[in-house]
This record gives sequence, structure tokens and C-alpha cells, in this order.
Amino acid sequence: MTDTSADLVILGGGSGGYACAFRAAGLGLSVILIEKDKVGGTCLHRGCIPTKALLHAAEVADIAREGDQFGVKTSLEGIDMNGVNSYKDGIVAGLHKGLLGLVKANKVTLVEGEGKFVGPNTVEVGGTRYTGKNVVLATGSYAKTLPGLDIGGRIVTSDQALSLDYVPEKVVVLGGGVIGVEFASVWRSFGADVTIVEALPRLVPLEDEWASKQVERAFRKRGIKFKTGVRFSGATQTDAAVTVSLESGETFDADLLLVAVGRGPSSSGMGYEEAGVKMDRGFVLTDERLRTNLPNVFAVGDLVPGLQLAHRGFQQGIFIAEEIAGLNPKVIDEAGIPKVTYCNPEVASVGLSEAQAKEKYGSAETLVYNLAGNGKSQILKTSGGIKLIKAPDGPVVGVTMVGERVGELIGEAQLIYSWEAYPEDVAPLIHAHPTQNEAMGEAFLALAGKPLHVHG
Ligand SMILES: NC(=O)c1ccc[n+]([C@@H]2O[C@H](COP(=O)([O-])OP(=O)(O)OC[C@H]3O[C@@H](n4cnc5c(N)ncnc54)[C@H](O)[C@@H]3O)[C@@H](O)[C@H]2O)c1
Repeated sequence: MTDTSADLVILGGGSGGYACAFRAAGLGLSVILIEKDKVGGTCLHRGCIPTKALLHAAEVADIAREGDQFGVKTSLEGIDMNGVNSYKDGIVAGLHKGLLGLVKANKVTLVEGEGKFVGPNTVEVGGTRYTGKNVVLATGSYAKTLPGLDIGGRIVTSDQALSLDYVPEKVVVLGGGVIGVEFASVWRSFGADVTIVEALPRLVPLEDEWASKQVERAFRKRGIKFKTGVRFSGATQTDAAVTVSLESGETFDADLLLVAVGRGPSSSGMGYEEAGVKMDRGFVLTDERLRTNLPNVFAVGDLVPGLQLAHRGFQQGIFIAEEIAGLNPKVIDEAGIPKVTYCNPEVASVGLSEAQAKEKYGSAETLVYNLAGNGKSQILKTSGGIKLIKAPDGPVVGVTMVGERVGELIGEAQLIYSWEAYPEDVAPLIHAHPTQNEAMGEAFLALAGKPLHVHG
């Protein structure tokens, strides 16, 4: 018979929930993990992993199309979406199997079913009550839509877009944030005619303005169309097409409309409000130690206001487990959470943008290093740049990069940021030649006043 009480009951087995479960188990705590669908949550099943598989398939398509520039005779015969989906689904299934193995190995009790928080320390699943000395609310988020815009047929969110069995000929993407630009990038590489509609004045509006300009320039070159600073006003669909109207009066006919206007917290019907959990617009409020207003009730991940990123959820989950075990972990610095948008070109950033640094410090020093000066980037025929943002007479407070695969360079930037390093501290670090990573070293040499492969 399954235990119904434990040191820790976790409602939701996504990135935040399972990370908390594994770390808590590692610390010797007994854990009950409740999941209604599949352990791994949005990130593994409907988010990070499957979308990155699609983006990789898109990159392969681009390489096939462009082999000639390396003297290799290739051509793209077409996209077999069944093949793409089975590659993507295989990756997800493999990782899911691995996670279930870890649940077992960590001796976490997995309860499969829809849970409801009935408080004070209790979650009910199908009539059975599970009680924890501590409870973690980890129910994640869902893809939002707009009032009057019903999802179905030719109007989809990322949930449906992930498993299309065809490449749309013409797509409108509503929202030029992370999900919008990633799907636009995939479909363009697969040959679709893509138009993005973004209400704010620029694509990827949460990033440094320089990054938005770089992405917009690259998208123009790739033939991805976009309308910024314009709001959507409505959409109607027939069997044959969807017509999208904007407040500017323009209309677009397409095969598909992707709605990518943000993700909302999955809290409705979970019993939180009734149990007295303090909330704001559906998000569960916590203090910086991730405690809700109820004693021994914590919340984690997309349910908590802030960046909706799996790696934030992982770290918060680990933090809560250590907090419960009395290890007094260091509070998470939200500004130090790296962000990567995996469109082509990628955007990767950590810390403050130039505008945020200016607001915080009154002024900011910046340096942009163009990847054209980096040998490996020339070999790979990739372009882009690295922008460093430094507080006046202070350390580097922000790094933003744009270019193919720059997401792989964010780890070093994250260390530099979190160590509050000065350019002179980083400049002497030797980077292997020729790597793309070397561009980071060169950018810091230039910021320290000793540029090497760039004219100061
Ligand atoms: N690579 C990654 O890390 C990754 C990938 C996918 C999603 N996510 C996360 O998932 C969450 C959801 O992603 P998202 O892209 O849906 O949200 P988002 O908030 O990044 O972007 C939504 C965009 O839609 C625009 N918008 C809203 N209403 C509009 C309207 N009426 N007309 C036109 N534009 C409108 C907003 O201005 C915004 O730019 C984000 O927090 C994101 O960070 C992360």
C-alpha cells in the first residue's frame, strides 16, 4: 500500500516539482510526488525539449539547403513531419524513461492522479488524502490565449503546434516573445511563409534592444516577416483558412495561427485560494525563501511570479528541499538566471540589459564584440555578437549575445556575472583557439582596454 504521509508532499511533477523531490530524497527526506499526467511536465513533454528537437531539425534543413557554401553538394528534398515527430518523440520518451528511473532510484513515491490542495498540509487525490510535514505547490503553467480567440482547428498554441503532422504553407504567429520567434524560426526553415505580429515595438522585447535589432535584421534576411507595435483584433476560421485581423486594419489569410502570448499559472481548481494561499492573478505569492503565507507550504516554478524557465524551477526545487532540511541555502538571484531563446540566430543573456543597468546605476559602459572577428565563427559561417554591460567603476552586470549556438556560451557569462567579475579579472583567462567561446575572451580583452583581434 502507498504511504499517505511523508516529510514532503509535492503537487506537480514538472521541472520544479521533480527537482525538489530528488534533492529532498537525497537529503534523506521521505517524498510523495503527485502528478496527473507525466513526470517531466511542460518542459519535457510540451516545451523545452520537443521544441529544441524541432529547432535542431530546422538547423539540419538549413544546412542541407546551404551546403554549397562549404563546397558540399547538398539539397533539401523536403520535410517529412512524421520523421521529424518520431525523432522528437523518441528524445522525449527516452528522457521520460530516465526520469521515471530516477523517481524509483530516489525512492520517491509517485502518485498518479489529479491532486487538489485541501490544506493545511494535505493534498487529495481521488478521495485519498496525502499529508506532508511540508507541501510544495508545483502545478506549473498553461499556454494562454486572448479573449474571444478560441483554440481549435487552425488556431493553435504551442501545445498543438508541437505535433503538427504537416508543414503549414502560411502561418501567422501572434506574439514575438520566446515561443513566437522559436516557432517562426522552425517553420521558416521548413519552408513556410511566416508573419509574426507583436504588440510591443520590437521582437523579443524582454531582451536588450540591441538583441532585438540583431534578431530582426537576421529574420528579415531569412524572409521571416513581422509587424511590431501593432495589436491583434480578431481571427475567423473556415475549413480552408484562418483570417487574422489587426487593429491597424490589415488582415492576413493563413493556414495556421499560432497564439504565443504568454503562459498563465495553472492554479484554477487546485484549491489554493480556498485553502487560504495568498495569490495574485492566479500566481501563488511567496517570499524570497519560496514560502507561501501558509506555514510549511512552499511554491515553485511557473506558478510563482517571475521568469518561467525550467532551470529556474530546478534551482528553486533544490532550494526548497535544502530549506526544509535546514541547510539554509542562499537566496536565488533572479537577475542571475540565464535566458536562451533558441531561434536562428539564438539570443542568450544573463544579468541586466543596457536600459536596466542605466536605470539602476545612472549610466553604463557597454562593448559590442562582433563575431565576424572570431575565426571559428567565420569557419562555421555564423554571425552575431556579444554585448557586455558594465556598471560605472564596477563589475560586469550584464551579457547579451546573439548568433547561432550562442546559447552554449551562456555558462561562462553566467559565472562572470555571478562572481561580479571586472573586465580585468576575465581578460587574462585563456580561451582555446579557435572556438566560438574565444569570442567571450576577446570581448573582455577589448572591454579591459587591450583588444586583440579587433581594432580598439
Ligand atoms: N527558450 C526558452 O527559454 C523558452 C522557450 C519557450 C517558452 N519559454 C517561456 O514560456 C513563457 C511563455 O512564452 P511566450 O513566448 O508565450 O510569452 P512571452 O511573454 O515571452 O511573449 C509573448 C508576447 O506576446 C505579445 N503579445 C501579448 N498580447 C498580444 C496581442 N494582443 N497582440 C500582439 N502581441 C501580443 C507580448 O507583447 C509578448 O512579447 C515565457 O515566460 C518564456 O520565457 C521559454
